[in-house]
Amino acid sequence: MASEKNKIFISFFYELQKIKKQSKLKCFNRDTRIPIYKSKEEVVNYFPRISLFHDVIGEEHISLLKEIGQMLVSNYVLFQIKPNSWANETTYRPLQKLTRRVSLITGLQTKYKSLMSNSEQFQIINYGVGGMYNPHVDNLGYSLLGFGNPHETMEVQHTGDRTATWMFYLSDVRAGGATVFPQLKARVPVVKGAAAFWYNIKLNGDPDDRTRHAGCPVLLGSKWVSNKWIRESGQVLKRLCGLHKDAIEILPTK
Ligand SMILES: O=C(O)CCC(=O)C(=O)O
Ligand SMILES: [Fe+2]
Repeated sequence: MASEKNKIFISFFYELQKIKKQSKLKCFNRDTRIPIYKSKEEVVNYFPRISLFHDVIGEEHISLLKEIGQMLVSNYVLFQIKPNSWANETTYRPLQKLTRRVSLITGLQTKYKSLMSNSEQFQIINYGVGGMYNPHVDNLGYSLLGFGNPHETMEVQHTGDRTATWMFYLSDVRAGGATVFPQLKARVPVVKGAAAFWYNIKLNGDPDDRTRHAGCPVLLGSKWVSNKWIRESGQVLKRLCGLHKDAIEILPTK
């Protein structure tokens, strides 16, 4: 009899474990503005939200960005081995489709026409073995809602801060290379065809220092990423300010 009770207890325990595991599931199909198009979101951190959107860039666009990257690589080396270059959709028209996709998924204005646009050009980075990016924040420290350096460039005074970061992964890596957020103990793996997304500034315009992040050293392979930074000014009607200074974003959870 006791063993029967034990069995029930054990199966109940396993059931509970299963439910707990399910409640931690972090992947869902998130609605976009087009009802039949759902994005595949994997939440890496809930507060603040850091997500990996899967299958958002195909082989054609990946090859194009890599080609441009190889062509334009200016011997500009930041920190360790990090040559980077820029590409915009006015010069490379197929990139318009990518820009629209980012807008569709994030609901933000992402078009690039000039330095005064709502978003920046695509930045392309390639890391070889040992290539890494030291911890940093992407925001520029000049918010249209808060304060900033009055001597900031005209362009930043006009467009505001980097509200959000959208970063495509254009390759897989054999080992290393993950994007990590030390304060949140969060890690975004390098997954070819996916993109990481997060907000760098809070709803009240303050920089969100919790999003400090780094690119871990590549141990084996070659890592390619492409950033699209989305600026503050175009998002006035897209990402509304909070009603109080500690307001947090309500984002979909399924
Ligand atoms: O390569 C990464 O994982 C991070 C790159 C990054 O943070 C940046 O380009 O600002
Ligand atoms: Fe960054």
